[in-house]
Amino acid sequence: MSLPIRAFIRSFSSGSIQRSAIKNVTIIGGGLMGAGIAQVAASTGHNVVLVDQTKDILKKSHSSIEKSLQRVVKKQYAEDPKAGEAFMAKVLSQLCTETDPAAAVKSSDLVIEAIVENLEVKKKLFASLDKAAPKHTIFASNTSSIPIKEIAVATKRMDKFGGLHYFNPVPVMKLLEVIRIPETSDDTFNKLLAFGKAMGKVTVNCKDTPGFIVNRLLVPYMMEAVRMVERGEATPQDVDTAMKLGAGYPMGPFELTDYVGLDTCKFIIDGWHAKYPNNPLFDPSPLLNKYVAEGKLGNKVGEGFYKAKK
Ligand SMILES: CCCCCCCC(=O)CC(=O)SCCNC(=O)CCNC(=O)[C@H](O)C(C)(C)COP(=O)(O)OP(=O)(O)OC[C@H]1O[C@@H](n2cnc3c(N)ncnc32)[C@H](O)[C@@H]1OP(=O)(O)O
Ligand SMILES: NC(=O)C1=CN([C@@H]2O[C@H](COP(=O)(O)OP(=O)(O)OC[C@H]3O[C@@H](n4cnc5c(N)ncnc54)[C@H](O)[C@@H]3O)[C@@H](O)[C@H]2O)C=CC1
Repeated sequence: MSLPIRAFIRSFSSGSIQRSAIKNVTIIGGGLMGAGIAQVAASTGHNVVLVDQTKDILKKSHSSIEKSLQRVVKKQYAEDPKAGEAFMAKVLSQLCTETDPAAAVKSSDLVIEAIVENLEVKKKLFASLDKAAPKHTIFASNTSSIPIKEIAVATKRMDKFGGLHYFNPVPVMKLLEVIRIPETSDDTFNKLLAFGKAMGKVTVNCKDTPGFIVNRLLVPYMMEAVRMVERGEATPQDVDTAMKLGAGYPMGPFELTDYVGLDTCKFIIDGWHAKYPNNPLFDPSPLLNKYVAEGKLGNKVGEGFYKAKK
């Protein structure tokens, strides 16, 4: 059952959110998604280790988690700021950071990978985690577009492998796609579903098909918006206004591309184009490529199709 964010935090504080067998969670990648996943996992009573490549990156992840938590707490505890402070301190005490993935998975029940959208990099990571993690540890990838099985083959625990695909911003978006490959055991899949529910998410079961459910529809839509601008048919501003006011979307496709990250969008579309070269829905975009080459990666760097609001 879906919960608005306030009710969700309240239900966690009062202990009414469903518990799962998974208590210790390692999240690899402390960017946009990893930081959000870490925040919500810690907010729902899990012990979280967040891993990234350097201490500096992890400092930024920690500060973005604190900012997001402050937003949540400010509203949830408007009438009881002391309780809000206590909640925030408890959440932060359940979250630690680490730069060594092997050390971070030593007592982990579940590893969620949220690193760069690149198959070879993800496989290399999982192959090394497979050697370092205990036998019972479940592995999951938050990939947007790479088949889960292509990543899982890097390990010898395909029965304990699945996909957990979160949505940005993780503290707000209620959906979690839970993906199984043919090798995923029922026990693993049920544990992943229960974990998603314990995080307060509404889960949908997905097969390991390109883009699962949401991105199979969202990616062609966003790319067609970019192509519309390339053809000179409309400006990004007009497309965004049209889709917000005419279709009721909270963000237009260009605002959303900036929010997701243009580099991530490019990784996705390039990957699908290489795999399905004859599908025009997955054609790469010269405009997107140009922005990425110029370093305009979206809100995370301050500029994409738009300049980010301060
Ligand atoms: C071409 C390739 C494409 C590939 C795509 C791949 C990506 C993926 O694999 C999958 C994805 O994630 S796709 C992206 C999915 N996300 C969306 O569609 C977000 C759309 N935007 C929104 O929902 C709202 O603008 C949003 C919720 C973001 C902001 O809402 P508002 O505009 O109304 O702004 P606010 O009033 O500031 O926020 C509303 C409530 O949410 C709280 N909030 C927002 N951001 C937060 C954050 N980061 N942390 C904590 N709380 C946050 C905000 O405080 C407010 O709360 P309430 O006052 O209680 O409602
Ligand atoms: N941006 C979005 O809206 C969404 C992205 N995703 C997926 O989540 C994953 C991460 O995406 P974002 O968080 O947006 O990317 P991001 O670029 O914000 O963060 C990626 C992080 O991973 C770290 N990293 C890279 N290689 C690493 C390694 N070997 N070990 C440890 N850390 C490493 C980077 O330093 C960076 O901090 C991708 O697979 C993406 O497709 C899924 C849902 C939504």
